[in-house]
Amino acid sequence: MTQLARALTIAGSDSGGGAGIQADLKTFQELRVFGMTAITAVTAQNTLGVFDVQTLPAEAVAKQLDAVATDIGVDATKTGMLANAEITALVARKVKEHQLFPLVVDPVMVSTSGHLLLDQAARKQFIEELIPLATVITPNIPEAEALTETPLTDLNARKQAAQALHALGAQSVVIKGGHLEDDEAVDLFYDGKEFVFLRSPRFDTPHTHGTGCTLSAAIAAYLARGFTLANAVSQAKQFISAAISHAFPLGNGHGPTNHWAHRLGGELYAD
Ligand SMILES: Nc1ncnc2c1ncn2[C@@H]1O[C@H](COP(=O)(O)OP(=O)(O)O)[C@@H](O)[C@H]1O
Ligand SMILES: Cc1ncc(COP(=O)(O)OP(=O)(O)O)c(N)n1
Repeated sequence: MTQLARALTIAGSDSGGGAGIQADLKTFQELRVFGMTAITAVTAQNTLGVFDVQTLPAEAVAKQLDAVATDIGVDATKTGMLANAEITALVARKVKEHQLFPLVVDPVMVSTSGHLLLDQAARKQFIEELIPLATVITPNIPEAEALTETPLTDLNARKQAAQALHALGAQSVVIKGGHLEDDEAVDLFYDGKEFVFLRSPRFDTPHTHGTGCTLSAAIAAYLARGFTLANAVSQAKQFISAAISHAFPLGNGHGPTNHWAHRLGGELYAD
């Protein structure tokens, strides 16, 4: 029997099921990876916004990480909502202690609805302690702007931001293009040597809740299965493209993506 790949997500819970831990577990399951969790916060959230955040004590996050790492084992890890400086520093420490690599760092800062998901006081720990451990960091445009303190007005600025994040110690960088307004949704991948564009059509839909979570979880799933970094990133882009193209019009706001759409076939949607 082949060994089952195991992936761990360290993130917040989204009661609406579209983002956070819920999106990550759905993605892991779809990509035939055994999913495990360390929950950092419980949000009351739906397609319209975030209504409450209860952050767990760092101690509780540490115990979840110890429990899964010392018994089940981890082939790849992703981080999402880390909530505050204490949890960010703790996660960096536990990643090193348990060697939770490869590590996908999704620098979740603010929800689309504008709710703060990472305290601004956590910036120092995030930059100095977590980014240097990242196999890949996956900021959207506002997150890359916040981390580099530079407005990303054009492609050249995005390339420079990717280089700056790589210089902070991340092995590679994906600057996601979902927030741009081009006809295509183009993400920029940089591995310290070359730039690669990850392209898909831009789907005309408001139902994009959890796209960043799903993309980073898919990268972690493919890395857990042993794909090379470049292949993991490119397959994950196909997975999220399919999920957005068949997104669910659920709720009254930004609905979730469809995690099983990759099964539907077609060039873009290959497994
Ligand atoms: N309307 C869209 N059509 C196609 N792909 C999209 C669309 N919106 C976002 N994406 C893709 O979804 C992924 C997440 O991007 P983005 O929305 O920038 O991240 P976040 O959810 O973290 O804000 C990226 O691969 C991006 O290109
Ligand atoms: C609990 C939780 N984690 C992360 C997010 C952000 O999700 P993301 O995919 O980055 O983007 P939006 O869905 O906010 O566009 C979240 N909302 N909740």
